[in-house]
Amino acid sequence: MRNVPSVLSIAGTDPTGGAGIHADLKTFQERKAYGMAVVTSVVAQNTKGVQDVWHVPVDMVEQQIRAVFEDIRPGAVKTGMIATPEMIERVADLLEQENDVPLVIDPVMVATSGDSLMEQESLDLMKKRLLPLSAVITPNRQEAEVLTGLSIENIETAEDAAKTLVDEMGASAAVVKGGHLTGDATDVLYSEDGIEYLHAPRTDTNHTHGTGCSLSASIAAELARKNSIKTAVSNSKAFISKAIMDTLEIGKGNGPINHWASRLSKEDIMV
Ligand SMILES: Nc1ncnc2c1ncn2[C@@H]1O[C@H](COP(=O)(O)OP(=O)(O)OP(=O)(O)O)[C@@H](O)[C@H]1O
Ligand SMILES: Cc1ncc(COP(=O)(O)O)c(N)n1
Repeated sequence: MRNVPSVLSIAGTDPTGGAGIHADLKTFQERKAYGMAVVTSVVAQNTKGVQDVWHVPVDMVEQQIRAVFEDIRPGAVKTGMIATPEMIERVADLLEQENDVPLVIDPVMVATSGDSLMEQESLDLMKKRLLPLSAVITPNRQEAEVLTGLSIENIETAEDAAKTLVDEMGASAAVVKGGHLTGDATDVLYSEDGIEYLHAPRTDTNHTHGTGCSLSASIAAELARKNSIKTAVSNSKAFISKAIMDTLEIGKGNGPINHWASRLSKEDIMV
């Protein structure tokens, strides 16, 4: 029997539509997966920064997750902003029971604007409880440094961090993203197949709000479509590179990426 691939994001909001669950749902749609979303925190933010955050009560987060799983069992799950220690514990408790569903963890700590999106005390629980459940974890440079304690200056040290996340910390695979390194936008994937570099030219733009969210959402959609980690990551890298290159110039700050870029030209979009 053929199934529609479905994928669940457990993440925070962005009312301007560029990051968080809004970016995830746009990505799921573009990557041919039926998208679902559990809201963890409501964030008043825009392309210029974060103004305020309200965390959804943990029991309500649990109820949302239960509501999804008892009705439409996702083919993959991605987590984004899970800010508090209590929320990380509860989400880990629930996802631990669903360990046949591949989990993509985007360990969201800080927004592009520099605003913090995770409480300091959450780090240990992220490492101990959530990270070992992941099919793949997708930290950016700073997140990989905080998680591993290593300093990442270049592609070689990014590789060391990816290996540490898998071999010593219990992730099944890791993508250490190179958006915040210099030179080409090269990401490093470490999985059971070894190390792989994902190369893309660096686009000269400040429209990178939500790149990390969208990359991890795309990987989750690809896994829900039963692709391997390697294929999921390389298809997602191609998707995100086009979305960054073909920027829409929306917003007064770090604008969003162009989720349509793989299938529509700007002429199709603009009025
Ligand atoms: N200027 C750029 N040109 C091309 N690719 C980029 C650029 N900036 C980031 N990327 C790519 O976008 C993806 C996200 O990487 P990045 O390191 O920016 O993650 P992030 O910091 O989590 O994202 P975010 O900006 O959403 O917080 C990676 O594949 C990275 O290589
Ligand atoms: C709810 C939420 N989740 C994640 C991010 C990170 O995205 P970015 O670093 O691109 O702003 C964000 N800004 N908001």
